[in-house]
Amino acid sequence: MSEVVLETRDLNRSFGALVVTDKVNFTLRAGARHALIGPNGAGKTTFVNLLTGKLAPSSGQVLMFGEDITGLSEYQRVKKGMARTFQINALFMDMTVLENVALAVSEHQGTAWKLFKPLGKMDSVIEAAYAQLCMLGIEAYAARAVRELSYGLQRLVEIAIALSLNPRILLLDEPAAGVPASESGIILSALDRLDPSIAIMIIEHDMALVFRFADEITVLERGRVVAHGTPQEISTNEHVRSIYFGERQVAHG
Ligand SMILES: Nc1ncnc2c1ncn2[C@@H]1O[C@H](COP(=O)(O)OP(=O)(O)OP(=O)(O)O)[C@@H](O)[C@H]1O
Repeated sequence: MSEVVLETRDLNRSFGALVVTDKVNFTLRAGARHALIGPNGAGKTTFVNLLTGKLAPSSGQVLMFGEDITGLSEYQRVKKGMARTFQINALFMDMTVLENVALAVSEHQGTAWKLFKPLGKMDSVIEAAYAQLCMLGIEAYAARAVRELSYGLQRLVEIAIALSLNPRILLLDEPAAGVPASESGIILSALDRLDPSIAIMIIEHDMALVFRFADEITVLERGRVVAHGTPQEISTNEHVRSIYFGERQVAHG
């Protein structure tokens, strides 16, 4: 089995009396394509926030490459190779796609101030940013303002920005949220192109995308891991089926 790159041990988080993360033991391996699913309010985003250091746990540990990182800041975790995207679109809409990614590259390299120099002096940054666009297959949009892009393509620019941090672990929070069905194929084919050595955990409500992308699925319900297994195992798990059946009844009820 491949190396464990990210792990939680009995991770707990409460907000007042509400337990949102309940003794979660989770393992992400090098090169994984792992999906975290569960009904609304199950605690998925909270769990990602605990992994990235945006939130501190009430108790328990987070380990990265076997090292206890529970006390490290978000920034320190990024430096160690963890990157994430958010549910919320946070791009500079009037800048071009390439400029958005180049800014992230130069921030990561600690050379953001050099952006005030002529672009010719920034060849390595521009090249690195362009390489990320090529990796995702969106280089044709490099010179377009982000505002002009479809929402699905904007989500890919966010992924390019996360990739510019050269992560070994990539956490994607609902990359297809808000993306019309006609565009979800763009997201999937971009995800398929990602470096297979990067460990990826995706939170996603679109089950077609989850089952197409993931080879391992963890199911959260009320902050607890209630199932874990291959897509085949999860799709035939009675409890998981009941959670989703229940959720649909509520959603339509
Ligand atoms: N800062 C906070 N203070 C109090 N309660 C919170 C806070 N953040 C999250 N919660 C609560 O924790 C629970 C889990 O929320 P979370 O956003 O992690 O779930 P989720 O599975 O990501 O949901 P969704 O699929 O709807 O995004 C919810 O009941 C939410 O109201």
